Amino acid sequence: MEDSNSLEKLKTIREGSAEILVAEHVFYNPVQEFNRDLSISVLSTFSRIYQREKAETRRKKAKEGDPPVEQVAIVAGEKCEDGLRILEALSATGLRSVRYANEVPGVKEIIANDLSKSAVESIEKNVKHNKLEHLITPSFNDAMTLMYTSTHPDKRFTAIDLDPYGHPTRFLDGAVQSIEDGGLLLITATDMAVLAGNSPEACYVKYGSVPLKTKACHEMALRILLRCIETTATRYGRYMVPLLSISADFYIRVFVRIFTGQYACKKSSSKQSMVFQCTGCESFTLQPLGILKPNPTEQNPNQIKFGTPIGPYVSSRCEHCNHQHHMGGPIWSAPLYDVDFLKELLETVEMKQFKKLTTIRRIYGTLSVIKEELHDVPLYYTLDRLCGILKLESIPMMKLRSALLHAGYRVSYSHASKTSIKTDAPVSILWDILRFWQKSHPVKKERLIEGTPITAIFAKEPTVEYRLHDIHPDANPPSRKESLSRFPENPAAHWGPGTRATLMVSDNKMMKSVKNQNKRRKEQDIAKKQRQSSGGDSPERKHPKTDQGNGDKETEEVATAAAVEETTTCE
Ligand SMILES: C[S@@+](CC[C@H](N)C(=O)[O-])C[C@H]1O[C@@H](n2cnc3c(N)ncnc32)[C@H](O)[C@@H]1O
Ligand SMILES: [Zn+2]
Repeated sequence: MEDSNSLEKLKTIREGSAEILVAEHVFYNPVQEFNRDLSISVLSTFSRIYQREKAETRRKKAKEGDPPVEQVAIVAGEKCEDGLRILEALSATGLRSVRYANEVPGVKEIIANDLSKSAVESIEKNVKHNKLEHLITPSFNDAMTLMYTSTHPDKRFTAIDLDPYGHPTRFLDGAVQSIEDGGLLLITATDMAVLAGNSPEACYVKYGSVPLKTKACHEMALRILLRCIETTATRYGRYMVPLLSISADFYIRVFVRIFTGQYACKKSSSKQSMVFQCTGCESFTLQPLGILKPNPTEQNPNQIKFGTPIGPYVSSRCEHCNHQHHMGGPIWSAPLYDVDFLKELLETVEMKQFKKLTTIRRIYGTLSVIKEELHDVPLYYTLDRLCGILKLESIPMMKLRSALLHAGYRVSYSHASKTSIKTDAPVSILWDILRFWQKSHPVKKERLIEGTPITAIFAKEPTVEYRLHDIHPDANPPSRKESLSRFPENPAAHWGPGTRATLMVSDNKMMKSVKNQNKRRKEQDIAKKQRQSSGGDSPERKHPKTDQGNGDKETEEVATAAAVEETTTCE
């Protein structure tokens, strides 16, 4: 795959349609290929929708008397005068821009920007090398300055890609002002440790929300980022519609449209919630910041009134285990996806030209799980954690899902965790099902210590007999039946977000990283065998932990992100 060009100290890397030359000091992370492949799929779908919406506007204008403008076919790699103006604000090698230019149909222009001189030299080389001067303009500027000088409606972009080191929040203010009405923001955050609750104070400083240490931390991270984008936009009379929100590996990535509309902005507080989480049994409760009440009038039967919720929605002690609550948030509590967009995106990735993407199996699997997710149910529990809290022998997922479905509730996985249980059943039903399971799989008597959640929860009898053993036809969702690639596989070498210092392509560093990673893997295998022979696996740790070590301790960020990931990788 990679030849080195020692004279210029450049490496040649091929990814998708692009062949790029990477200098020693310019950032390139091969692990992010999934991110780039997915972004190409999303942009291609968005481009089709954008063209359709333009055609509709033209049709309306033609009805009003303006002459119709002829519609032209859109072809990837060719300039489309009526197409997308894309800003890749933090471009590094220009790889993403080169791939967007080659692989996304309907592009008018791409501005590939970076603040680093060597990065811009690299972008210029790569644009020439890929013969894309007609589509890509390299730009040497601070992303913020560039966006602030592009806020005039004539200068705005149709799509802005923000793929920073760590958190993207400092770029959001410029992005929401320099995006066209209906334009698309593609935003990555890699500071997962912060978003997932390792330092709530740091998360509040960056994102304006307090995270909770929860098994649903990856979805909570998405919702914190989305809420931050929304509140940045509403300051300018604009609001956000999420098309797709993904938690993958060590990062999150959201694709949102930004629209202008004062009235829609007023609904914003009703799409955000505080989250109460019990410090004992981890049951959570969401409380919205605003509520919408129907207020029909003769002139407008659909009129609504904006109200303030009466709370708190929880008592000072948890109703299930009598412990106190932590309060986190606010988070975005409206859907993470747009159902119509998701449907169209799935059609896109089934097209012939998308089958060539290296990560297409994973894209298709992830999108299929997302399609099955309960979009109106924020956050989730995990099976291993629920059983861990009650020190119970693990209940098989299909049995738990069947019990919920037979009892009349809906249930799905979340793409963010293999053991997730997203359900519209109140958590009291989950505890009740586990009480019923406990009857045939009793907890050891010595576990029932006074004052613990186990004792409080098992103090009650199950209210009904749940149909655990009668597997419901919908218990096994199609994505699982078809054995799609639903969740990320075990991390590869030099897995992690990388930083300025660590992911400048350097063979020595990578080789050392791989060597150390292999060494650690061997050590972990030996330790695992020893644990197994002494029967030491706890019920919560039934499955082996995946090795997310990054070898030579490349960055603190990688290590902490791995620590966060570890909390959700045990099945
Ligand atoms: C994570 S890398 C981008 C990787 C790239 N999007 C890709 O897919 O390969 C972040 C880049 O942002 C650039 N950068 C950091 N701060 C910036 C700023 N204020 N304005 C423009 N570029 C900036 C860095 O020089 C670096 O090249
Ligand atoms: Zn509790």
